[in-house]
Amino acid sequence: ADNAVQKLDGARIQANAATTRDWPSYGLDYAETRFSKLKQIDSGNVKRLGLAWTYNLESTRGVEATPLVVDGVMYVTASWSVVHAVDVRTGRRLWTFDPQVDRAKGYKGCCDVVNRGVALWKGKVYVGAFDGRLIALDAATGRKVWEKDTIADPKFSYTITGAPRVFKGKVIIGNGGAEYGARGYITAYDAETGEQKWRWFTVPGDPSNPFENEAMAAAAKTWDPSSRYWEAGGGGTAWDTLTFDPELNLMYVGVGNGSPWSARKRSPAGGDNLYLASIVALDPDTGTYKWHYQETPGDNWDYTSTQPMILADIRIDGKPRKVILHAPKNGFFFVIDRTNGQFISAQNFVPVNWASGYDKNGRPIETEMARVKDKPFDAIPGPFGAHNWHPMSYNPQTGLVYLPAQNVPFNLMDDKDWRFNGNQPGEPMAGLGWNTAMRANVEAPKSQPFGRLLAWDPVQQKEVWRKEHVSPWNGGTLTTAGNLVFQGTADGRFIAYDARNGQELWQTNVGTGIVAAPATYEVDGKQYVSIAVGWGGVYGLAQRATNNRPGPGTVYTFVLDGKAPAPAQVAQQAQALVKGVPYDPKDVPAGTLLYVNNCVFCHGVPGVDRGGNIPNLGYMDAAYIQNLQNFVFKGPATSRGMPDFTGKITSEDVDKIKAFIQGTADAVRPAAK
Ligand SMILES: O=C(O)c1cc(C(=O)O)c2c(n1)C(=O)C(=O)c1cc(C(=O)O)[nH]c1-2
Ligand SMILES: [Ca+2]
Repeated sequence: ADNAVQKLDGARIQANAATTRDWPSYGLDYAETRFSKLKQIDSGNVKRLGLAWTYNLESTRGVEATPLVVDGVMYVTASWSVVHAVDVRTGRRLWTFDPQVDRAKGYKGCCDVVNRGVALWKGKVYVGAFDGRLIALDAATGRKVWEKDTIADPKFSYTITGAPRVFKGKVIIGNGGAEYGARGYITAYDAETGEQKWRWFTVPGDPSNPFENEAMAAAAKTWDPSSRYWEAGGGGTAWDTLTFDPELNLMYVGVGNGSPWSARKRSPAGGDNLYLASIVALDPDTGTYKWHYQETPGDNWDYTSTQPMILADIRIDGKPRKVILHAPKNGFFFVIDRTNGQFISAQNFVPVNWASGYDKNGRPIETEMARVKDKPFDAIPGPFGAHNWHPMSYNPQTGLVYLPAQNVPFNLMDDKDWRFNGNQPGEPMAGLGWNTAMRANVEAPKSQPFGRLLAWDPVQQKEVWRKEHVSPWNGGTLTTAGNLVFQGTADGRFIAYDARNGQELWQTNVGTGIVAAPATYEVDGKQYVSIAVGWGGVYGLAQRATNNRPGPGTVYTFVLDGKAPAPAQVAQQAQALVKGVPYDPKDVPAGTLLYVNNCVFCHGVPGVDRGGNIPNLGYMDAAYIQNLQNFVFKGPATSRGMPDFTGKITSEDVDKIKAFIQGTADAVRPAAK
């Protein structure tokens, strides 16, 4: 069939970077700048932006995908890794592909059943399915060409949420799972046949077996084997960022957090625990280690370095440098030499309390509270990160990076009693396989939540302007040669700013929270801007901004003077605290522990959190809570991602959980009225 993806290869992707007419890969180009050279839409006329069309993704969970567009065809994913191909000229569906992920396995991923998008190469569309399969589709028809199970060891809870990348004819994908116990790795497959070409683990395995390579032997020296760290996998899942520099023939991997989170439990004698929370450069042909820079040695706070990186060429102290720009969860903005991994600079972009800065050698100067023993402490940033997966963008015209920054208050404490898969009372989500070795919010965190858009100067390492949003968890950014920055917000607005000074130039309300990043492209001489809307991701499970209800995932596409009608917005429902469920107050303490073990990160705290895509049980009808066992055991919500708790907890446990829900609602009622 006639389809322009047929001709898409490395040369085309690089040639497109000169015009940016298409958006052929996740971050637009290999450098993932998300800077478009298109300027038909600019700071002067952006107020004329209107709807060209909307497209219903028919999903009710988080939408995190950046739409890819080649020659007028859009390829975008919704929750549950469902792929849609859309005709950009009309907004009409060309095909969809649902990999049929078992909905009852939603709990195998920490952070919502999301997918950040596809990769395109020589006539194929590649999607990583939530259950760990990498699938190649025919770009013209959506029919499956091949499928590979990427899971190295089924005893761990591996998932895929990230967008694959194709470098030099190889499709590369990592996995999630480090909140459960997992050993991170990325795998390269032949794009044409699906044959596995190489796999690179990010952390060492059992040292009584031969190490896979020299990099693993070197890394093992930075781990304390007395913990038998390999049993819980060690962590380091590479679940999001991958970039490629064709000139240097290097690819870069952002490596995730430790598993378990607690450094004391993972590696009792200390150590940096390579290559956790690092950027690692590999040879894309062979997967051979080239260099690394570790941003958070001995990670103890879920400080992943998987946040999207950008490759840029900038002048520092008058000299041109090839750098990586990176703002990981830990709250520092890094500039790293991408030829050799040398540290150039780091500066905190939000308030942080775990380190006071970085020394000349690129090591953090940790504060006293960073590794407090036997006491709860506010981790600032917390595990939600000062910046999460929401892509940032870099505009070479302004020299600024547009960064979605945030604080989500969180309190941590070492779990002295933790054992791998021990599932002891009060261990967060341990009933569903989590292994953090940290207690969560034993004490109420004291920091204040915020979400903001930062314009950051990576040369001066300073903020140039900022926009405060109403809550954390706002969308990724796009910047253009028209001096624009686009960003969606948690409260459901899509906004254009002047890239130079942050002046707000245009906004529209889409009725549901935005977490994904926009894309822009040109078709038939017209510049379009598209954003896939759909509240969700880890914060969106149990939380939302004030004024919106989750609506169906939808792609909004804008053009100058567009006049298409907006879809109806989902009406907000009033929430009333649950009332009158009979319970024995003596059951509340045990119910609290069970709730923390099995429910809390998805449903939130009853009557305290608002509820996100997953309902807050403090605001349900009494009949629902009264009959909770009907939902917990083989209930109807298993088709929407709720686990079946049969065999995991008992009906007496459910009674205790009911006591906690009604007891908590009763306790907050006087304040909430
Ligand atoms: O350690 C991991 O393996 C892992 C995986 C994922 C994921 O795959 O989505 C997330 C995280 N960690 C994580 O720490 C995190 O904050 C997070 C947010 C999200 C999201 O999509 O909203 N995913 C993930
Ligand atoms: Ca993580």
